[in-house]
Amino acid sequence: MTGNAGSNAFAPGALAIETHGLTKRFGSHLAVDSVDLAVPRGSVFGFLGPNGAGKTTTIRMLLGLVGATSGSISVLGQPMPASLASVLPRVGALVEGPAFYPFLSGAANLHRLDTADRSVDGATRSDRVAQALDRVGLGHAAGKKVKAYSLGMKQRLGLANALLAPRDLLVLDEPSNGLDPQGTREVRSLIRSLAADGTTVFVSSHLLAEIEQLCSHVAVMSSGRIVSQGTLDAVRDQDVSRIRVVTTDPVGALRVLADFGLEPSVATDESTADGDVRVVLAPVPATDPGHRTSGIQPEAIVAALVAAGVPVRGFTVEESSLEDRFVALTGEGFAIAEGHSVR
Ligand SMILES: Nc1ncnc2c1ncn2[C@@H]1O[C@H](COP(=O)(O)OP(=O)(O)OP(=O)(O)O)[C@@H](O)[C@H]1O
Repeated sequence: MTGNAGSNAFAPGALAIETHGLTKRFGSHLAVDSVDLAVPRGSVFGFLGPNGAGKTTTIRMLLGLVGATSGSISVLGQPMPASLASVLPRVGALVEGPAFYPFLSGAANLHRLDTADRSVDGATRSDRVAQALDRVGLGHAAGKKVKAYSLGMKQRLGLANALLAPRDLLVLDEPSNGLDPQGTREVRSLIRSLAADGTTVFVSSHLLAEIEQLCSHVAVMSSGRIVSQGTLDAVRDQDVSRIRVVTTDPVGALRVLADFGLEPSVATDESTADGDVRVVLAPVPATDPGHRTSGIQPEAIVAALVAAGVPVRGFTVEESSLEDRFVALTGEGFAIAEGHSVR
Protein backbone atom coordinates (compact mmCIF):
# COMPACT_ATOMS: atom_id res chain seq x y z
CA MET A 1 0.00 0.00 0.00
CA THR A 2 1.38 3.40 -0.86
CA GLY A 3 0.46 6.84 0.31
CA ASN A 4 -1.11 9.73 -1.57
CA ALA A 5 -3.83 7.50 -2.87
CA GLY A 6 -6.57 10.01 -2.05
CA SER A 7 -8.73 7.49 -0.18
CA ASN A 8 -8.24 4.52 2.06
CA ALA A 9 -9.83 1.16 2.65
CA PHE A 10 -10.46 1.58 6.38
CA ALA A 11 -13.89 1.44 7.97
CA PRO A 12 -15.20 4.66 9.51
CA GLY A 13 -13.67 5.13 12.97
CA ALA A 14 -10.88 2.63 12.31
CA LEU A 15 -8.24 5.31 12.03
CA ALA A 16 -6.69 7.25 14.89
CA ILE A 17 -5.11 9.70 12.47
CA GLU A 18 -6.22 10.39 8.93
CA THR A 19 -5.06 13.14 6.62
CA HIS A 20 -5.94 13.96 3.06
CA GLY A 21 -3.85 16.18 0.84
CA LEU A 22 -2.10 17.61 3.88
CA THR A 23 0.24 20.32 2.66
CA LYS A 24 2.50 22.89 4.30
CA ARG A 25 4.44 25.61 2.53
CA PHE A 26 7.03 27.82 4.16
CA GLY A 27 7.23 30.66 1.64
CA SER A 28 8.11 28.98 -1.62
CA HIS A 29 9.34 25.82 0.13
CA LEU A 30 6.94 22.89 0.03
CA ALA A 31 7.79 21.13 3.31
CA VAL A 32 4.82 18.72 3.32
CA ASP A 33 3.30 17.83 -0.02
CA SER A 34 -0.19 16.37 -0.24
CA VAL A 35 0.20 13.76 2.48
CA ASP A 36 -2.46 11.08 3.04
CA LEU A 37 -1.75 9.36 6.35
CA ALA A 38 -3.83 6.43 7.58
CA VAL A 39 -2.91 5.42 11.13
CA PRO A 40 -5.05 2.49 12.31
CA ARG A 41 -6.36 2.59 15.87
CA GLY A 42 -4.36 0.33 18.14
CA SER A 43 -1.31 0.38 15.87
CA VAL A 44 2.22 1.32 16.74
CA PHE A 45 2.91 3.43 13.70
CA GLY A 46 6.48 4.32 12.75
CA PHE A 47 7.04 7.55 10.88
CA LEU A 48 10.34 7.41 9.03
CA GLY A 49 12.25 9.77 6.83
CA PRO A 50 15.61 11.42 6.41
CA ASN A 51 16.35 14.76 8.07
CA GLY A 52 14.25 17.53 6.58
CA ALA A 53 11.72 15.11 5.04
CA GLY A 54 8.87 16.95 6.76
CA LYS A 55 8.06 14.61 9.66
CA THR A 56 8.14 17.20 12.44
CA THR A 57 6.14 19.67 10.37
CA THR A 58 3.52 16.96 9.76
CA ILE A 59 3.39 16.11 13.47
CA ARG A 60 3.06 19.79 14.38
CA MET A 61 0.10 20.11 12.02
CA LEU A 62 -1.55 17.00 13.51
CA LEU A 63 -1.35 18.57 16.96
CA GLY A 64 -2.51 22.01 15.87
CA LEU A 65 0.89 23.55 16.67
CA VAL A 66 1.16 24.96 13.14
CA GLY A 67 -1.56 25.54 10.59
CA ALA A 68 -1.75 23.56 7.35
CA THR A 69 -1.58 25.37 4.02
CA SER A 70 -4.22 22.99 2.67
CA GLY A 71 -5.67 19.54 3.21
CA SER A 72 -7.68 17.93 5.98
CA ILE A 73 -6.79 16.25 9.27
CA SER A 74 -8.82 13.99 11.48
CA VAL A 75 -7.50 12.85 14.88
CA LEU A 76 -9.46 10.25 16.89
CA GLY A 77 -12.31 10.72 14.47
CA GLN A 78 -12.56 14.50 14.97
CA PRO A 79 -11.65 17.20 12.45
CA MET A 80 -8.56 19.18 13.38
CA PRO A 81 -7.85 21.86 14.34
CA ALA A 82 -11.59 22.54 14.78
CA SER A 83 -11.87 19.94 17.59
CA LEU A 84 -8.56 20.76 19.26
CA ALA A 85 -10.11 21.41 22.68
CA SER A 86 -11.89 18.05 22.89
CA VAL A 87 -9.20 15.97 21.14
CA LEU A 88 -6.00 17.18 22.78
CA PRO A 89 -6.81 15.90 26.29
CA ARG A 90 -6.96 12.40 24.76
CA VAL A 91 -3.58 12.82 23.07
CA GLY A 92 -0.22 12.64 24.80
CA ALA A 93 2.53 14.31 22.83
CA LEU A 94 6.28 14.51 22.96
CA VAL A 95 7.40 17.06 20.40
CA GLU A 96 10.65 18.97 20.79
CA GLY A 97 10.48 18.41 24.55
CA PRO A 98 8.26 20.69 26.63
CA ALA A 99 9.88 23.73 28.23
CA PHE A 100 10.89 22.69 31.74
CA TYR A 101 11.90 25.07 34.49
CA PRO A 102 15.53 24.10 35.28
CA PHE A 103 15.33 25.20 38.92
CA LEU A 104 12.23 23.13 39.64
CA SER A 105 12.35 19.40 40.26
CA GLY A 106 11.02 16.92 37.71
CA ALA A 107 7.94 16.32 39.84
CA ALA A 108 7.33 20.05 40.33
CA ASN A 109 7.59 20.62 36.60
CA LEU A 110 4.99 17.92 35.94
CA HIS A 111 2.71 19.41 38.61
CA ARG A 112 2.98 22.78 36.89
CA LEU A 113 2.26 21.34 33.43
CA ASP A 114 -0.65 19.28 34.76
CA THR A 115 -2.15 22.35 36.44
CA ALA A 116 -2.29 24.01 33.05
CA ASP A 117 -4.44 21.13 31.73
CA ARG A 118 -8.03 22.00 32.58
CA SER A 119 -9.34 18.59 31.48
CA VAL A 120 -7.74 16.66 34.37
CA ASP A 121 -8.66 16.13 38.01
CA GLY A 122 -6.43 18.15 40.34
CA ALA A 123 -7.20 15.82 43.26
CA THR A 124 -5.38 12.94 41.58
CA ARG A 125 -2.44 15.08 40.42
CA SER A 126 0.18 13.91 42.91
CA ASP A 127 -0.60 10.26 42.26
CA ARG A 128 -0.60 10.71 38.50
CA VAL A 129 2.72 12.60 38.58
CA ALA A 130 4.32 9.88 40.72
CA GLN A 131 2.97 7.12 38.45
CA ALA A 132 4.15 8.86 35.27
CA LEU A 133 7.63 9.36 36.72
CA ASP A 134 7.77 5.72 37.80
CA ARG A 135 6.61 4.56 34.39
CA VAL A 136 9.56 6.27 32.64
CA GLY A 137 12.05 5.21 35.31
CA LEU A 138 12.47 8.61 36.91
CA GLY A 139 10.90 7.84 40.27
CA HIS A 140 14.27 8.08 41.98
CA ALA A 141 14.93 11.54 40.47
CA ALA A 142 11.49 13.04 41.11
CA GLY A 143 12.84 15.56 43.61
CA LYS A 144 15.97 16.45 41.67
CA LYS A 145 16.19 19.79 39.89
CA VAL A 146 15.79 19.48 36.13
CA LYS A 147 19.02 21.42 35.57
CA ALA A 148 20.80 18.39 36.99
CA TYR A 149 19.00 16.01 34.58
CA SER A 150 20.88 14.50 31.66
CA LEU A 151 19.46 14.92 28.16
CA GLY A 152 18.07 11.39 28.40
CA MET A 153 16.38 12.16 31.72
CA LYS A 154 14.81 15.30 30.23
CA GLN A 155 13.56 13.21 27.34
CA ARG A 156 11.98 10.77 29.82
CA LEU A 157 10.44 13.67 31.70
CA GLY A 158 8.88 14.77 28.41
CA LEU A 159 7.48 11.28 28.03
CA ALA A 160 6.19 11.32 31.60
CA ASN A 161 4.41 14.57 30.77
CA ALA A 162 2.71 12.86 27.84
CA LEU A 163 1.56 10.11 30.23
CA LEU A 164 0.06 12.27 32.98
CA ALA A 165 -3.44 11.23 31.99
CA PRO A 166 -4.78 8.11 30.22
CA ARG A 167 -4.43 8.69 26.49
CA ASP A 168 -6.03 7.18 23.42
CA LEU A 169 -3.18 8.36 21.22
CA LEU A 170 0.47 9.11 21.84
CA VAL A 171 2.42 11.19 19.33
CA LEU A 172 6.14 10.90 19.94
CA ASP A 173 8.69 12.77 17.86
CA GLU A 174 12.05 10.99 18.19
CA PRO A 175 11.39 9.65 21.72
CA SER A 176 14.81 7.99 21.90
CA ASN A 177 16.70 11.22 21.27
CA GLY A 178 19.50 11.57 23.78
CA LEU A 179 18.92 8.15 25.33
CA ASP A 180 21.64 5.57 25.72
CA PRO A 181 20.99 2.01 24.46
CA GLN A 182 19.53 0.99 27.82
CA GLY A 183 17.25 4.05 27.82
CA THR A 184 16.22 3.27 24.23
CA ARG A 185 15.30 -0.27 25.26
CA GLU A 186 13.28 1.05 28.18
CA VAL A 187 11.37 3.49 25.97
CA ARG A 188 10.69 0.65 23.55
CA SER A 189 9.29 -1.54 26.28
CA LEU A 190 7.26 1.38 27.62
CA ILE A 191 5.74 1.95 24.17
CA ARG A 192 4.96 -1.77 23.94
CA SER A 193 3.20 -1.77 27.27
CA LEU A 194 1.20 1.33 26.34
CA ALA A 195 0.21 -0.25 23.04
CA ALA A 196 -0.81 -3.44 24.89
CA ASP A 197 -3.20 -1.25 26.90
CA GLY A 198 -4.84 -0.20 23.62
CA THR A 199 -3.14 3.17 23.11
CA THR A 200 -2.35 4.03 19.50
CA VAL A 201 1.26 5.17 19.26
CA PHE A 202 2.50 7.35 16.40
CA VAL A 203 6.27 7.54 16.66
CA SER A 204 8.88 9.20 14.49
CA SER A 205 12.37 7.84 14.80
CA HIS A 206 15.64 7.81 12.94
CA LEU A 207 16.43 4.43 14.47
CA LEU A 208 15.34 1.93 11.83
CA ALA A 209 16.08 -1.08 14.00
CA GLU A 210 13.89 0.42 16.70
CA ILE A 211 11.00 0.96 14.29
CA GLU A 212 11.44 -2.54 12.94
CA GLN A 213 11.23 -4.07 16.42
CA LEU A 214 8.41 -1.92 17.65
CA CYS A 215 5.98 -1.00 14.92
CA SER A 216 3.07 -2.77 13.32
CA HIS A 217 2.77 -0.11 10.61
CA VAL A 218 5.09 2.42 8.99
CA ALA A 219 5.08 5.36 6.64
CA VAL A 220 8.22 6.52 4.87
CA MET A 221 8.46 10.19 4.06
CA SER A 222 10.89 11.71 1.59
CA SER A 223 11.05 15.31 0.40
CA GLY A 224 7.65 16.14 1.85
CA ARG A 225 5.80 13.15 0.38
CA ILE A 226 4.77 9.75 1.71
CA VAL A 227 6.58 7.30 -0.54
CA SER A 228 5.36 4.14 1.17
CA GLN A 229 2.84 3.31 3.86
CA GLY A 230 1.22 0.20 5.28
CA THR A 231 1.93 -2.70 7.58
CA LEU A 232 5.59 -3.14 8.44
CA ASP A 233 5.71 -6.40 6.49
CA ALA A 234 4.09 -4.90 3.41
CA VAL A 235 6.45 -1.92 3.34
CA ARG A 236 9.53 -3.98 4.13
CA ASP A 237 8.89 -6.64 1.54
CA GLN A 238 7.62 -4.38 -1.19
CA ASP A 239 9.48 -5.00 -4.38
CA VAL A 240 12.96 -5.20 -2.93
CA SER A 241 14.77 -8.44 -2.42
CA ARG A 242 18.41 -9.23 -2.30
CA ILE A 243 19.87 -12.23 -4.04
CA ARG A 244 23.10 -13.98 -3.39
CA VAL A 245 24.89 -16.26 -5.83
CA VAL A 246 27.79 -18.45 -4.73
CA THR A 247 29.78 -19.56 -7.75
CA THR A 248 33.24 -20.58 -8.90
CA ASP A 249 32.78 -18.21 -11.84
CA PRO A 250 31.99 -14.79 -10.35
CA VAL A 251 33.01 -13.00 -13.54
CA GLY A 252 30.46 -15.01 -15.53
CA ALA A 253 27.80 -14.34 -12.89
CA LEU A 254 28.54 -10.62 -12.98
CA ARG A 255 28.13 -10.62 -16.77
CA VAL A 256 24.74 -12.38 -16.59
CA LEU A 257 23.48 -10.06 -13.86
CA ALA A 258 24.71 -7.01 -15.77
CA ASP A 259 22.66 -8.25 -18.77
CA PHE A 260 19.60 -7.85 -16.51
CA GLY A 261 20.62 -4.24 -15.91
CA LEU A 262 21.62 -5.03 -12.32
CA GLU A 263 24.66 -3.75 -10.49
CA PRO A 264 26.00 -6.65 -8.43
CA SER A 265 28.87 -6.59 -5.99
CA VAL A 266 31.25 -9.49 -5.58
CA ALA A 267 33.41 -10.82 -2.78
CA THR A 268 35.95 -13.50 -3.69
CA ASP A 269 37.20 -16.06 -1.25
CA GLU A 270 40.91 -16.20 -2.07
CA SER A 271 41.42 -19.65 -0.58
CA THR A 272 38.82 -21.30 -2.84
CA ALA A 273 38.44 -18.70 -5.63
CA ASP A 274 34.68 -19.01 -5.04
CA GLY A 275 32.78 -15.85 -5.62
CA ASP A 276 29.97 -14.56 -3.47
CA VAL A 277 27.93 -12.30 -5.73
CA ARG A 278 25.19 -10.15 -4.24
CA VAL A 279 22.66 -7.93 -5.90
CA VAL A 280 19.57 -6.02 -4.84
CA LEU A 281 16.61 -6.52 -7.14
CA ALA A 282 14.37 -3.67 -8.09
CA PRO A 283 15.76 -0.67 -6.28
CA VAL A 284 13.29 2.17 -6.48
CA PRO A 285 14.87 5.48 -7.42
CA ALA A 286 13.63 8.23 -5.09
CA THR A 287 13.18 10.45 -8.13
CA ASP A 288 10.96 7.92 -9.83
CA PRO A 289 8.52 6.57 -7.25
CA GLY A 290 6.04 5.63 -9.96
CA HIS A 291 8.26 2.79 -11.19
CA ARG A 292 8.55 0.41 -8.32
CA THR A 293 9.47 -2.90 -9.87
CA SER A 294 11.96 -4.00 -12.40
CA GLY A 295 9.88 -7.14 -12.87
CA ILE A 296 12.93 -9.39 -12.65
CA GLN A 297 12.11 -12.72 -11.07
CA PRO A 298 14.84 -14.61 -9.19
CA GLU A 299 14.05 -17.80 -11.13
CA ALA A 300 14.79 -15.98 -14.40
CA ILE A 301 18.23 -15.16 -13.05
CA VAL A 302 18.90 -18.78 -12.07
CA ALA A 303 17.85 -19.91 -15.56
CA ALA A 304 20.10 -17.33 -17.23
CA LEU A 305 23.07 -18.27 -15.04
CA VAL A 306 22.64 -21.94 -15.88
CA ALA A 307 22.12 -21.19 -19.60
CA ALA A 308 25.35 -19.17 -19.60
CA GLY A 309 27.21 -22.11 -18.08
CA VAL A 310 27.88 -20.36 -14.77
CA PRO A 311 28.27 -23.03 -12.07
CA VAL A 312 25.79 -22.06 -9.34
CA ARG A 313 26.81 -23.54 -5.99
CA GLY A 314 24.37 -21.48 -4.00
CA PHE A 315 21.44 -19.19 -4.76
CA THR A 316 19.56 -17.39 -2.01
CA VAL A 317 16.79 -14.84 -2.03
CA GLU A 318 17.31 -12.91 1.19
CA GLU A 319 14.52 -11.19 3.01
CA SER A 320 14.80 -7.47 2.56
CA SER A 321 15.12 -5.36 5.64
CA LEU A 322 13.41 -2.11 6.39
CA GLU A 323 16.81 -0.54 5.84
CA ASP A 324 17.02 -1.89 2.25
CA ARG A 325 13.57 -0.55 1.65
CA PHE A 326 14.30 2.83 3.16
CA VAL A 327 17.46 3.31 1.11
CA ALA A 328 15.65 2.22 -2.05
CA LEU A 329 12.72 4.56 -1.42
CA THR A 330 14.53 7.67 -0.35
CA GLY A 331 17.86 7.26 -2.10
CA GLU A 332 19.48 8.10 1.21
CA GLY A 333 21.59 6.27 3.72
CA PHE A 334 20.18 6.03 7.18
CA ALA A 335 21.93 6.93 10.40
CA ILE A 336 21.63 3.68 12.31
CA ALA A 337 23.56 5.07 15.20
CA GLU A 338 25.27 8.36 15.76
CA GLY A 339 28.16 8.89 13.41
CA HIS A 340 27.39 5.78 11.40
CA SER A 341 25.55 6.03 8.13
CA VAL A 342 24.68 3.21 5.78
CA ARG A 343 24.02 3.29 2.06
N1 LIG B 1 9.33 27.26 10.54
C1 LIG B 1 9.91 26.95 9.39
N2 LIG B 1 10.20 27.87 8.46
C2 LIG B 1 10.78 27.56 7.29
N3 LIG B 1 11.12 26.30 6.92
C3 LIG B 1 10.85 25.32 7.79
C4 LIG B 1 10.24 25.58 9.08
N4 LIG B 1 10.10 24.39 9.73
C5 LIG B 1 10.60 23.44 8.90
N5 LIG B 1 11.04 23.99 7.75
C6 LIG B 1 11.63 23.27 6.60
O1 LIG B 1 10.70 22.28 6.20
C7 LIG B 1 11.39 21.08 5.84
C8 LIG B 1 10.88 19.92 6.68
O2 LIG B 1 11.35 20.07 8.02
P1 LIG B 1 10.94 19.10 9.21
O3 LIG B 1 11.58 19.61 10.45
O4 LIG B 1 9.49 18.90 9.20
O5 LIG B 1 11.65 17.76 8.75
P2 LIG B 1 11.91 16.45 9.58
O6 LIG B 1 11.57 15.33 8.67
O7 LIG B 1 11.23 16.50 10.88
O8 LIG B 1 13.45 16.46 9.76
P3 LIG B 1 14.32 16.42 11.11
O9 LIG B 1 14.35 14.98 11.49
O10 LIG B 1 15.63 16.96 10.65
O11 LIG B 1 13.61 17.31 12.10
C9 LIG B 1 12.87 21.37 6.02
O12 LIG B 1 13.40 21.73 4.76
C10 LIG B 1 12.89 22.52 6.98
O13 LIG B 1 14.03 23.32 6.77
